Amino acid sequence: MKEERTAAPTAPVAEEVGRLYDRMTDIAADFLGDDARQGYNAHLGYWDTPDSELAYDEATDRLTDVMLERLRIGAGDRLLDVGCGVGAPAVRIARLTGASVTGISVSREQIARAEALARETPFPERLDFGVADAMELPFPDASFDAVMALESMCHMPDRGQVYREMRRVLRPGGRIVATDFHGRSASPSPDRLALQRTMGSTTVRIDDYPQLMRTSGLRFLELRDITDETLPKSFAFLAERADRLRFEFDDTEAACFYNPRSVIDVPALGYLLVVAQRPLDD
Ligand SMILES: C[S@@+](CC[C@H](N)C(=O)[O-])C[C@H]1O[C@@H](n2cnc3c(N)ncnc32)[C@H](O)[C@@H]1O
Repeated sequence: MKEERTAAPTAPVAEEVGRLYDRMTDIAADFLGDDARQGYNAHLGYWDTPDSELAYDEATDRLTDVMLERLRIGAGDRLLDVGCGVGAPAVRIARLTGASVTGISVSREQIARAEALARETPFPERLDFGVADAMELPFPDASFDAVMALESMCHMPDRGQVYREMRRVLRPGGRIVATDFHGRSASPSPDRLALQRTMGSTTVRIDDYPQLMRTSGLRFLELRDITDETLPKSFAFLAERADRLRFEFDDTEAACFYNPRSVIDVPALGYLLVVAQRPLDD
């Protein structure tokens, strides 16, 4: 990754998303509070059962672990984290497995934070972060044992292109585990359209996912609708925190992100988990 570290993201959409996350990096840390100063998960929480009493930060780690359970990696393996945020999921997985993790993001601010987080671990040599665009991954063919994309696919201008790139850099037999947003209503609400415009985010139809995997040359293994385990409690937490802190958003795009009550039409939005594999004979 070393020489790619300074490479600028190429596609205009990626640049916009990168700039948004640059602005969001400190705002998100302030919003999430003292525990987030070092590093934080920039993804939703996962509660296994409706009566689970996990706190929000525990539930976001739980979602990382739900991904990890499916990655099938261990000590010495190489994992690529596509859209790595400030590196918290990568650090957690490296700690729990002994694997080496490379994380990429289109936000320079996020990568600077991720690198600082890596330096504070006892295993910095197993962590590598860099600015890169998932549409054109700057890695040789078959250079990873597994690839994950935790809540980043919604920003990709072309999901098929990104999955094909993931397949290329994955060794035959290696797994891809991703989460993604799916639309549950035929006509998106104006609020959700606003989110899509400002965040460069799109949703897919969950029923289209198996075909998306197959046309990307992947063996489709698992698709789960995890809306109920994630969205209601996550959005309730974020909206409640925004209310309680009377958080002053002077950046409307950031407000879209951390004040979901104002923007997201919850019943229309779904969240999914998908697992695929590069065929062994590929
Ligand atoms: C919601 S955050 C999730 C971050 C991280 N996976 C986590 O769970 O903490 C979305 C991430 O996707 C990244 N991203 C968006 N578009 C990207 C692209 N084209 N290439 C690489 N990363 C991208 C953003 O920079 C950000 O890091």
